Amino acid sequence: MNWVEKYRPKTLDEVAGNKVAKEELKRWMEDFISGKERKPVLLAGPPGCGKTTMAKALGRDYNFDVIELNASDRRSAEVIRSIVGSASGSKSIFGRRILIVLDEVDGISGSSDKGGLKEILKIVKVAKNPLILTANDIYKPSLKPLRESCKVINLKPIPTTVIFSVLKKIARNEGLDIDEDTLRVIARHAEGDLRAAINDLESLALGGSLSLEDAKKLDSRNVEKTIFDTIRMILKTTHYNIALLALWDFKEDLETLEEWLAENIPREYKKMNEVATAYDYLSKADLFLGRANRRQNYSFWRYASSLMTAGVALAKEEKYRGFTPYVRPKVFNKLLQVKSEREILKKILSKISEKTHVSIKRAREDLHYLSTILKENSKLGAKIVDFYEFTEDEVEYLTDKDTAKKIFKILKDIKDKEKKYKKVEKKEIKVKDTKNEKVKKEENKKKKEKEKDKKETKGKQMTLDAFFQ
Ligand SMILES: Nc1ncnc2c1ncn2[C@@H]1O[C@H](COP(=O)(O)OP(=O)(O)OP(=O)(O)O)[C@@H](O)[C@H]1O
Repeated sequence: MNWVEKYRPKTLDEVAGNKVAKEELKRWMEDFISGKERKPVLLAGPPGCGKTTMAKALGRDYNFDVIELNASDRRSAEVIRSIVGSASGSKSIFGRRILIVLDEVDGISGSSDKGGLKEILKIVKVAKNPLILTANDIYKPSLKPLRESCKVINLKPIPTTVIFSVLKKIARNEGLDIDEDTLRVIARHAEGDLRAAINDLESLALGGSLSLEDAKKLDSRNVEKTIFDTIRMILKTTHYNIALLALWDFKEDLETLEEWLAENIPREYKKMNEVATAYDYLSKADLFLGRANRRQNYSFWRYASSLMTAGVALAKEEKYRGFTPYVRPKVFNKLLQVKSEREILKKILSKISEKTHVSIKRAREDLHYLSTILKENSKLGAKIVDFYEFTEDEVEYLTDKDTAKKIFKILKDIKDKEKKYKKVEKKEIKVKDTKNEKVKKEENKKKKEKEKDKKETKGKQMTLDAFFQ
């Protein structure tokens, strides 16, 4: 289970922050139970501050069965109507009362479609069950009637200090080796979105990078909305408008987005029919992209982008909550690999050409001989590798991983032996040198003594006795 779900508070007391709003919610529930209150609640607040969590925790605290529905799902209105209008007094099969939580009402269109805003409004007005609606932005003009029919409770973004203490608890519980400064950076970066903070902590832990530097890298995501944010927005939402918004401030081209979505749709969507529908929209988007480029008629881009964002987003029946580790499209990895392979080949050829004074073209022609020798005769191969000064990557390119390892092991043995031999040789030379020096010193000494004798005899008058001595 991902950490966002694992650490979702079960009771209202466990929900962090928004103390006043929590009290208001409790009062509303008690008034509803006692029959004093009839209006549904419209819980408004920024993403990840705990709107859905609070609504569910409230239900649990007061022993209600909670039914959570998504406002933009056309079937939700139907479900609510069947609950609200049922003869059983809207009790669940377990005999408990039902609290309905209708998520993200700001995502539904204002049209009079089945399940649209008007339909929801009708239900809100007659509902006898406690009903909690959630929204990020309740000040959209289309939501005015809904605002007027509900009791609005505003939630604030979670303060950084509160996010910090939640993260600290999670880190302790997960046994993470992370210091408080790093946790503070993650908390600050989340800007009041506790879900985002927990997700960030989990993704850093998954990547094994819990240093302050790694956490600081999160900040760079604020500078420019990354491709990850864009695909997250599309794959997580079930709202047409929010999905379209994903392209706002998007710096890459649509072809790039297409590759990223194609790679990540099955990572997010779990039902086969959803995956199939999402790919169907993506392929239609691809048709329009192709047409736009071929005919230079860029008005087709509009269709391509709508299919790619809203089409893919609405292909799922319900939102998948929690963290999904998105990945770079394999085709990009392949391109990177090809690029680095090309670089390696270039280096190999230039080394051969430099050492043997042949052209790059000629070096390329002879490459397969070289490759065969390296594969067939590792000892000779090691000498060749030494001569050309190839790196292990380059040898791996010419042969394979195992052969490259083998050749480099032989080469290391040769080098070690050479080093040893050189050391012995140096020692021998040193001994010889000291010997020679001793002999030289001895000779010098003798020479000096002789000269001294000569001088002494020269200055003196020689007697016959001395002469014959
Ligand atoms: N106030 C909070 N206290 C504790 N955990 C929270 C709180 N707010 C969010 N979380 C964590 O974030 C997760 C998501 O929260 P939730 O779905 O309630 O946010 P939301 O405000 O409804 O977001 P959205 O507007 O995107 O639907 C929870 O499962 C929980 O782990």
